Amino acid sequence: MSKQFDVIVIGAGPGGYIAAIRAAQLGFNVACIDEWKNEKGGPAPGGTCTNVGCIPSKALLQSSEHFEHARLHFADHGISTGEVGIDVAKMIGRKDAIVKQNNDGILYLFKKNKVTFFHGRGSFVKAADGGYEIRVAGKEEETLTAKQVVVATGSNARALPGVPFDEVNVLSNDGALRLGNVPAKMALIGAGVIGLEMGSVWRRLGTDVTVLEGMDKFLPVVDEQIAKEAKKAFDKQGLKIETGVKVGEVKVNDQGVSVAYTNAKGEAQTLAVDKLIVSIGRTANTIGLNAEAVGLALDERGAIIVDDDCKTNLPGVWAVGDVVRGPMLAHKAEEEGVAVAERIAGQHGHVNFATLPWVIYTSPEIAWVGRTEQQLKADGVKYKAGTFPFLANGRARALGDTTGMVKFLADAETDEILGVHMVGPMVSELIAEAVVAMEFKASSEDIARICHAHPSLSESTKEAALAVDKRTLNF
Ligand SMILES: NC(=O)c1ccc[n+]([C@@H]2O[C@H](COP(=O)([O-])OP(=O)(O)OC[C@H]3O[C@@H](n4cnc5c(N)ncnc54)[C@H](O)[C@@H]3O)[C@@H](O)[C@H]2O)c1
Repeated sequence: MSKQFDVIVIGAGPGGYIAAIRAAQLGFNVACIDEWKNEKGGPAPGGTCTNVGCIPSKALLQSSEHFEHARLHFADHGISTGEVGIDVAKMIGRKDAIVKQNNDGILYLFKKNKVTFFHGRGSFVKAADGGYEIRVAGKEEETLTAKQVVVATGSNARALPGVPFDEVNVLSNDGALRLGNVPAKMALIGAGVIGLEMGSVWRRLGTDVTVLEGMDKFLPVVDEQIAKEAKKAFDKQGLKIETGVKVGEVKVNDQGVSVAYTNAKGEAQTLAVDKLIVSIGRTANTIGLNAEAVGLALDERGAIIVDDDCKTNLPGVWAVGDVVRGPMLAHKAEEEGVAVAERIAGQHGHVNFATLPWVIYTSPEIAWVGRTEQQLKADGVKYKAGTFPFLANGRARALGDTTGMVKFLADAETDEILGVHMVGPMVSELIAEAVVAMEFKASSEDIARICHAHPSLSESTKEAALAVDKRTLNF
């Protein structure tokens, strides 16, 4: 006998578990299926974000930043420590405990919201009436039915052709978070978000890190002025970043990994390292979903094809998050999950792609919302720009972290904010003000006229807004 629900969600990552909770809040009888296992074989809901992405990487970024501060910056405060050591096993154990708290938190939320959780792989099977059912293959097999299905199966790390991840020498985001000691030398292929975040963790802990990037330009999606400022800071820290490279043969041997590549000048190079992290993007995960059996349409990259409302080609089947088009960001997946649950309830859920914030959690952090100066030029939009450096911010000086700036871009005629770009301390938090401002179509003058607490980093946001009209007060 199949079990009947109103809504079945396949995948309990940020897109799926949020969709399940929102649908339950709206009065539906909801099932959520997820196959991720913890080391004991138990359920580990939360997807890539919770298990091997956003959350564990932030835990290691925090630990490694403390280590770097203790080693290099405590003395400035008059604090002496003696020799600073790192216990990698303990650091990884702390990270694992944080992951578990998040896994357990999601299971608790399912209980609280009366979402029925199934631990196993969810897949489509053709039903006798020509429709579809959902099979759960876990410890036991179950068949579920519902009028509405939300697919939120996420993404997998993309491997270099012919170089599979072994998670010992050639690592994805997963293995990069589970190293047992600090490698002497490491290479990363791809200077994107994962490359820079993971490269930062292991460099801070003492690894000699080289990041090899195929594009000529560093962080081409980031506003050029901000990317240049970030690159200067990374160079100073000793994070070696080579752009314009062409990666050749990658060989795993007894010593580790050797990476042959051609540098930007066209010179042949070989890099011998202990560990290689490949961070060249991710691909939609539809493995085992059995999409073809029910005619669920995928694009040429394997992502589920959806319209603006996240509807697939099958009636009553929706898809959200990394498994569909758009940026692979946890918060984009969450927004889509909420919007789909609300649409199922006949409401008008919406996702505003124009105000999705982006954050790279390096030090300095990089964050932005809206269009870059280069995009505005390409779009032929007349704009005004204002910047304010953290060097002129009292709180940043007290923190001892004055790298970077806040940059505002506003329409030349209407003054509407078109983009806000930041590099510096805690800009992952500061960007929220810019997102709110843009969502409410604020002008730079609106921000300039709002009282910001003193002393705080957020005064830099106000000052950058003032800078749009060339009237900064502290610079
Ligand atoms: N802080 C965050 O929001 C966060 C953190 C981690 C991951 N993510 C998301 O996860 C996804 C995957 O991250 P990622 O860093 O792997 O991808 P990415 O798209 O951010 O970066 C991949 C980089 O690899 C380069 N590249 C691709 N093929 C290459 C090759 N053969 N040789 C050299 N360079 C090559 C690309 O030019 C690009 O710069 C992204 O969509 C990212 O947004 C987000």
